Amino acid sequence: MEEGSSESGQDGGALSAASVGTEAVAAAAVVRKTVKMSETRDFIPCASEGTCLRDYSRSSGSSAAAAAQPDVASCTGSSEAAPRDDADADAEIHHTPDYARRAPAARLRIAPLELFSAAPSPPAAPRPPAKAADAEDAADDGAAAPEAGAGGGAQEGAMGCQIARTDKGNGDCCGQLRQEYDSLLREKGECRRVLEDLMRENDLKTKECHEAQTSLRDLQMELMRKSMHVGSLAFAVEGQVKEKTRWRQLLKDLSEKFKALKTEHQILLKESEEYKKCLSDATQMTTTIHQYMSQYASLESEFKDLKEKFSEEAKEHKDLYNKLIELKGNIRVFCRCRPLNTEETAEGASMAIDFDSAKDGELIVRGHVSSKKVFKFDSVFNPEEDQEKVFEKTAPFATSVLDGFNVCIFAYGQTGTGKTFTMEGTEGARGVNYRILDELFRVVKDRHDLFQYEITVSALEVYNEQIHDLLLTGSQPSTTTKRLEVRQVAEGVHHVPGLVEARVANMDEAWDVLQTGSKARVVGSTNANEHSSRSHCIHCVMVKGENLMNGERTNSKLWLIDLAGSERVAKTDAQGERLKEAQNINKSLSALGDVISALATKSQHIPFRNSKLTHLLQDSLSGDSKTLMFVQISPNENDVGETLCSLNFASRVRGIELGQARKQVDVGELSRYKLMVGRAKQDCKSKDAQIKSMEETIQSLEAKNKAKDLLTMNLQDKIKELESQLLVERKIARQHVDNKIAQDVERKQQQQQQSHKMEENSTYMRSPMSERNLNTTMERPPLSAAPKKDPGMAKQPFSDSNNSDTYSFNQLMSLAEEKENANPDAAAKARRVSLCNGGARQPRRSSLIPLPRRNSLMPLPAGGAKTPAPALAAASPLDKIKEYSSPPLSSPPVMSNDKGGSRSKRISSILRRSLQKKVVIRPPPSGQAGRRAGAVAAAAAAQGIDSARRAAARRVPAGGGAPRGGVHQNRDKERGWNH
Ligand SMILES: Nc1ncnc2c1ncn2[C@@H]1O[C@H](COP(=O)(O)OP(=O)(O)OP(=O)(O)O)[C@@H](O)[C@H]1O
Repeated sequence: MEEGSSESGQDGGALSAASVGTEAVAAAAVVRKTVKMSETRDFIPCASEGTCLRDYSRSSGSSAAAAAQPDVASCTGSSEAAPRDDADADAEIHHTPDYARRAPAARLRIAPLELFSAAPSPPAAPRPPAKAADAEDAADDGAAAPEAGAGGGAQEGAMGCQIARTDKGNGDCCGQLRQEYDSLLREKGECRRVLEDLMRENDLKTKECHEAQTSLRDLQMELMRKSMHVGSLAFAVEGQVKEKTRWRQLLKDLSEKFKALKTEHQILLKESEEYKKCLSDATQMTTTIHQYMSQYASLESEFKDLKEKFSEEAKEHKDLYNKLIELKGNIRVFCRCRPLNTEETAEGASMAIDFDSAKDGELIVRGHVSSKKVFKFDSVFNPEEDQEKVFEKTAPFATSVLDGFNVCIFAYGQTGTGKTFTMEGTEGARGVNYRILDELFRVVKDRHDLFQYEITVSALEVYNEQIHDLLLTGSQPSTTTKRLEVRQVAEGVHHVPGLVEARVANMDEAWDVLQTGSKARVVGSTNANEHSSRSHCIHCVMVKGENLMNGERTNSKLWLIDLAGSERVAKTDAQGERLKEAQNINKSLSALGDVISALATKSQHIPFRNSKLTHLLQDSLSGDSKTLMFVQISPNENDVGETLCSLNFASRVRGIELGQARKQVDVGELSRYKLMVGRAKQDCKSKDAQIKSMEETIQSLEAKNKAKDLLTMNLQDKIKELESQLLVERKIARQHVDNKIAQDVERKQQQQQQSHKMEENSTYMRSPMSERNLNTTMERPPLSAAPKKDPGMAKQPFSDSNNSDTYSFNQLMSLAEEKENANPDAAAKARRVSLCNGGARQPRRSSLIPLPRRNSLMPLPAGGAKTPAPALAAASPLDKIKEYSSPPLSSPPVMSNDKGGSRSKRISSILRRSLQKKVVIRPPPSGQAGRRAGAVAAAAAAQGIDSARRAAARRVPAGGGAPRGGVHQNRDKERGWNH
């Protein structure tokens, strides 16, 4: 029905204009549709619509017209008559959107059509109830008719009812009926007219309706569009609202965040303040840190330098230590440990050796028991260290060989520990033999300008105590015919005569030869080693060198020995040939052990000849060689016993002091050098003797010098003593002399007075010349030579002036003697002598002046009687005095009187001493000169004592300042100053 109405709504033009009900239904359907639309949009006002809807639904009832009327009235009333709702309605209309306002208007336009279609019914109002009931039935039918869709169905129904009623009343009502029928016909005509009018009107209305419908449809469409638009807008609004809410939430969050940030900002501000404060501290700290950093850097560089220095020092120390060891002649021992092999690893064997301090040459054997044993060697190589590393420390031996030293390198150890690996190596990991030959030829190449070398190689083995030449073809033990023995070819030189020596020019040739030898060696499989060496393999590289600069020739040997491994026969389960081999190997190794023990204990007898091996190694083990031993060990804890044995043996070997290795100079050259050495030794001896005698001379001279110095010192002391004594004596003498002079003057005056009186009394007057003392006349020199002196001069007090040495000396002597003798006459005479005028003094002076003053400088001997010379010297002036004195003076009591003699001796001794002092004072440098002369003489002792003496003698006067005559020299000699 709804679809039908909608269809009719859509195709409104096709609908019958007469079918009001249909239209009404269609309108209702449209309204319903509109309502439906409005229902979907909750924002469209619904109050009036609800009413309209209710009205329309009612209008679809049986009395559609009657029912519709009040509804329409209510509709219209609601819009027109009800003043109460006007304002609301206006407001509603005013507020209601345009499309909503048009809808009721459309409904209102439909309402007259419905009214018209129901209009014929009201005239039947006065109908009886039955009729009314029928009418109701008819209305019901009529109500059903519109539903069936027939426009005139209601009218025909009504007519049918009337006919029925007519039939009911039949006859009596026939007239009435006719009337009624006529009236009805009229009515019908009228109705038809009305109907026609209505039809026309209806057409018009239909047209209007159509238009309205069209506009309604447009409106609906618009409404729909708008609705949709509104919907979309609402959706958009909704989205916006949601967005807004979200934004609000976001804003809220942001504001919260902002708040948090603000607080954080506050905190940060505070922190920044603090940081600002801290910044200055930090700056300070930074500078301090920088300072420390620079200090640290400098310290670090210093530390680095120190470290480098330390490492250099350590290296140097090590080198020096090595050199020391080398000088001491120890056998150097390197220890090498092989890695665990696959079998051992599979068995889960663990390492028994600790290599933590291997760099210091130490290794620790942990062993089965808890105790650890530490061994120290020259170098320790752990299992990880390769052949190159091992050779690094072996290389210097190559240079030693070329320098002319015998070198022996041998590998010792338990079977299967890597002796052959170390010595021979493999194709990819060359061993010591290859590398040392390579190094040898490299150095030969380097030295080709200065040295010329000739290198020969031989290879032998000691198998079951027999020496086999490995370079002989078919030299297998079974086929060998030639028995080789070790012979001593020269003192300390052992050799195997008959050994093939292949001369090689380069490394390849040498290696080929050695390989040939190694391949010919007896090798067998044992439990311990699949390729076990069953013999001691010995390669000998002989180097003949010539120094092209000085022609020195050397003849040295390099022994490269791979010993057979020691093995426990029980452990290896050797049998037959292998057992014999093992026994021989162990025997020779035990002989080696004996030799080592003997060497270690510095035994008188070293059992080198107990085995072929030790006999061959004799040169290497007895001091002429540089020897290096590789002790090979196994890391396996199951081999600890053997390892300890090997290590103990190696330790003993390391302890052997062989003495310094000797350069193997060629014998021819050696004799020449020996001769030269002999001569040099003789020269040395004679030189030594010379040096010894010179040393003795120097020693004796030094001793003499010392004695002289001592003597000089003693003399100086004595002189000082005498000086002080002399001073005292001089003072005393001066006092005494002054007293005497005063007494003499007095006495003289008295005598003169007495004689004057006597003369006056007894004799006649004399001339002035007669008053002169005869003595003075006698003393007077010839008149021509005697200058007249002022008489006042005689009265001059006694002076100790040097200018009047002779005078004062004589005067002093005479006065002293007078004083001693207490002889007034003599004293007077002496006074006269001393105080006489110049004419009287001159002759005496002439006699005394020639006496050199130095006469009195002669040292006084201890006993005056024993030394006549000083006595003479002392006596001579007195004799002279006597000689020139007048008779009363010629025999002075001084000389005759014993008592006076002793005194005069004393005085003279004092004087002499004083003069002696003068001597000392005058030439003070003479003693020093003597000493210097002594020193010079000592220095010149090597050239001869006499020349030194002459030099000293020459230098003494020069040192003294004034030249001295031979007398002085003699006196010096007498004093012992030049000795
Ligand atoms: N340092 C090492 N690095 C790697 N492998 C090693 C080392 N030392 C020894 N070996 C290996 O151990 C095995 C035994 O070594 P080698 O034959 O040299 O022992 P050996 O002491 O000579 O034995 P023998 O006394 O029985 O002749 C070899 O296979 C060898 O390659």
